[in-house]
Amino acid sequence: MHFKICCVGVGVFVSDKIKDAKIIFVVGGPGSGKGTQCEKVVAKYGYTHLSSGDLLRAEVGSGSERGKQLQAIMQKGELVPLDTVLDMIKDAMIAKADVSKGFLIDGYPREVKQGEEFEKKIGKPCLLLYVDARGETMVKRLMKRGETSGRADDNEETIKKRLDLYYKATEPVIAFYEGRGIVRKVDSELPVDEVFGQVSKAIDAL
Ligand SMILES: Nc1ccn([C@H]2C[C@H](O)[C@@H](COP(=O)(O)OP(=O)(O)OP(=O)(O)O)O2)c(=O)n1
Ligand SMILES: Nc1nc2c(ncn2[C@@H]2O[C@H](COP(=O)(O)OP(=O)(O)O)[C@@H](O)[C@H]2O)c(=O)[nH]1
Ligand SMILES: [Mg+2]
Repeated sequence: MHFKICCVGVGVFVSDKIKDAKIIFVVGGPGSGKGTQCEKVVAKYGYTHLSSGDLLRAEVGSGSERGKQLQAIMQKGELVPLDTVLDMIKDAMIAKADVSKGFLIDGYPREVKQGEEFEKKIGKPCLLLYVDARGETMVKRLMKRGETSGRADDNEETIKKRLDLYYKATEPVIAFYEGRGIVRKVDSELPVDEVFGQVSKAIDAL
């Protein structure tokens, strides 16, 4: 019995460390400019930037068995298992909990159920930054980025699949959180600094 209480205790302690943290979801299509805006938020507000894609790519880079499975999924532009990416984000948040001013969760949730699971296991977001760009703009940017990114998924065929998946699975996330009144849309067709002006306004209003 003691052991069970202890486990429950640890579980509660862990989630308490991040339950009250300020959490901003950064959602937008592939190549919309999420990463670019997150870097500017980190520089100005000191938030902790957790890119779900980067966390996954780090696991792939580790050469682990799990990394090999993730690589196979990601290079097809498909979604990895929910628990895998959620546990990685949670571990990364806990590791920074004592020093973080708040968390920018970049590229997550990608489906409504990912958002619901996040809220069950970690906490509620106070803002969803919706980085909005046209499809052709995203393709153009990613093809350009693909010249130097070395990413297995920055190629025309996979970009198209990622875009399709974004419209099918991720746009409903925006509608879900619009229902909560916490979505702020930024027009990522504009020059980077003007986009960041809109991002700053949304964060300053928190
Ligand atoms: N919650 C998540 C986040 C990422 N991925 C997978 C599918 C993505 O195509 C890949 C890379 O994620 P990124 O967020 O890095 O890539 P994006 O598609 O968002 O584009 P970008 O890097 O341009 O932001 O990882 C996933 O399955 N589930
Ligand atoms: N012209 C232009 N390019 C941008 C803008 N934001 C990002 N990019 C470029 O588009 C590519 C994708 O940006 P990134 O931040 O990685 O987008 P993400 O895929 O949503 O994380 C990168 O090569 C950026 O340099 C923007 O506002 N204007
Ligand atoms: Mg990115």
